[in-house]
Amino acid sequence: MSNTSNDANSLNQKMADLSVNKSSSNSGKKSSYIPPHLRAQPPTAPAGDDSSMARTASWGGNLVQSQSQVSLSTNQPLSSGASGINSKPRDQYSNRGQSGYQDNNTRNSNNYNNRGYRDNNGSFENRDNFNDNRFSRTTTWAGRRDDRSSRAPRNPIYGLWANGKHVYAEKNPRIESSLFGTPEQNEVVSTGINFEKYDDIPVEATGNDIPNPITSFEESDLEPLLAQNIALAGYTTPTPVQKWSVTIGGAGRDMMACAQTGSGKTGGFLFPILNVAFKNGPAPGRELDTKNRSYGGRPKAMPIALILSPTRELSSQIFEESRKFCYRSWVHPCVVYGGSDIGAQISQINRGCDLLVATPGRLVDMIDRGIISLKYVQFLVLDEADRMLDMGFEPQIRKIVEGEDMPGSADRQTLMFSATFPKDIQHLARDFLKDYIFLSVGRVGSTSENITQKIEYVEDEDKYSVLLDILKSIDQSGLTLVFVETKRMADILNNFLLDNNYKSTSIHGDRTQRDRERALDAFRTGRCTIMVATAVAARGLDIPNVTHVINYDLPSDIDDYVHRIGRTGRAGNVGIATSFFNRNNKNIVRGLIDLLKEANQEVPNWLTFVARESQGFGNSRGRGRGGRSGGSGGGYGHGASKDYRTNVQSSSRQPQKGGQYQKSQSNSSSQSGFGFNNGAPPAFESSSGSSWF
Ligand SMILES: Nc1ncnc2c1ncn2[C@@H]1O[C@H](COP(=O)(O)OP(=O)(O)OP(=O)(O)O)[C@@H](O)[C@H]1O
Repeated sequence: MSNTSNDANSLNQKMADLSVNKSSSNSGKKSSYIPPHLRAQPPTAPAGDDSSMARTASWGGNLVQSQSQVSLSTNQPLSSGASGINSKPRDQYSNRGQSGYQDNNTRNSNNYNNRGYRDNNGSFENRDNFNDNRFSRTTTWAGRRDDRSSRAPRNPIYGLWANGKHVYAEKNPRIESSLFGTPEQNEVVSTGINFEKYDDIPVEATGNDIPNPITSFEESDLEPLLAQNIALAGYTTPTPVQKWSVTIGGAGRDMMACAQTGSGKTGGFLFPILNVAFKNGPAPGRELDTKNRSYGGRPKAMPIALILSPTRELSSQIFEESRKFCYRSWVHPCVVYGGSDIGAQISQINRGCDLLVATPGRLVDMIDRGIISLKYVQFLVLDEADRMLDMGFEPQIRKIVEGEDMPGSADRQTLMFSATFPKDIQHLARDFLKDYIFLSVGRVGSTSENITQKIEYVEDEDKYSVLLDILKSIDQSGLTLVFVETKRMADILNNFLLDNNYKSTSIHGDRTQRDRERALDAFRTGRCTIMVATAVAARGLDIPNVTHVINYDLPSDIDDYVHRIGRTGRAGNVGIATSFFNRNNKNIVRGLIDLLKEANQEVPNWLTFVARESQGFGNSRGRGRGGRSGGSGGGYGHGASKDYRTNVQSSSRQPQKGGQYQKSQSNSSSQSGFGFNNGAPPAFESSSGSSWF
């Protein structure tokens, strides 16, 4: 069995372990692990409990105004008594945060992991780091819906929907800088020089009655608070997928959207959902139903929007993004995923749950416990749907969508997003979506031209030394993400890099959730400039300043290659992806060449030679894993839509601004020659006509 299969199988096994009745809390042992978004939060008291108010007040949260006291004029800021928060010294929050991390004794006994974290694990620096941004997360605690208790504390981040009006929470500069960053920070983490080039990418929409896209945020019909939050996030121009999704979503249509990595798909589904939700409020009757249907004396959570994503880290990231755009609105976002304390997640849900981000296994668990009802879901999003199928989540997804109380496809809006859409996901779409619009920004499964792709021929035994050569030659001010195929290899390679004095960490499915988040945090903040990762970090993760992705091991599926290299070159920034190719990777050689050509990348002569050689072996394009047929790239026709439906209208949009895409100077700067024999296979160098496989 291949390494990939091993990894995938054990990942599947791990995911299966998260399914119904197998959560950590069911094992009888209560996990002490608290996920980042719930740390530094005091325990919840029952609604209406006076002592809870006392605790809240002393902690610094706001006391709620009863609904009758609230000014109900539309869009009037809701007084949040923010002074209570501002007056609290920051270090008191930090203390709470630290206490959440004092338990360092769960350090993984695995020797590699210990070594992998020797630079930072358990250190003061590490604990301290987790207190960064605590304020924003701490404030999540105080939130309790007005519809739960008129005496409960109000979360200063969120407003409410009352008497058919959207009542915004008051602006709070401290929360704002915590959510959106300071102007200085925003300057560092900004869109790249090629952001405007997104408009040059051809867009094709297929389906019936396709609405026109918006041209700018200002000229769109965005609800004012959403427009303000988008501006606070520093977004001045919508990306192509956002331009289309806002109107498609606003028209009540279902959508399957395929756009390149790093091109703003998260906003692509959050904006239309929040735009409609902010304007219309929750469905009539939901609040009463919420109160009437309870579990353990608590009202059931009834989200109006459900976003399913394949990994815990991605769910957490989507949740953090949604907190920005929900700021001051009536929509309370929350997140549930496996590997962390279910009790803490339930407490969070009890404080308000209008937009729920979830991994499928943990959500099924919550539904089975009677905590969540999907009865009022108006919007269903499947993010990275193809990956969820790969991970074996189809039974859970079908149970959630078809086997529970979620409205049928006719009564909800369903949106599917990914950078790759293999054929089997389109079959799932047939069951879940109605009369949908298929949107492709660029060719389905294509890579961004913002990423300079380099393929080096490197035999397995030379990989260590070539990796060191590359690391020596690149600017260490950026972050480098190194992908390997197996969890074991991730540990070994991380260890090797540490031994060579690189600030490295690793992330993979055998690490505890706490360790995974620590690794991610160390990488994100630059304390570790290198992260060795398995496929668990391949999808969706948006880590600013990743300037280099190295495929130490190439994946066996070309779609995985697309997602992996997409961790760099995001939001118009440029990046480099270097891949070590050898005879073990010949199954993806044709797909690789097509991708390189399409993205105007250099195709090494030796690679073309390998492709010719491989044809004789009945080689595939590296698609079709897990019994798939067709693959996302199919025929690799440039610009081809992969909407597999027939009899649908098509509306192609050429780039709104003309001009041929030019690679920037920094993007095209050459770093070739790291590899063995200048990147060429030995046999090809010595005898161009001879076979080398
Ligand atoms: N309109 C915009 N203006 C400026 N920055 C944006 C805009 N939309 C998104 N971004 C930024 O671009 C980055 C990538 O966005 P996002 O993570 O949504 O990409 P994606 O298409 O979902 O990528 P992937 O396919 O890897 O999941 C994020 O840092 C996000 O904040």
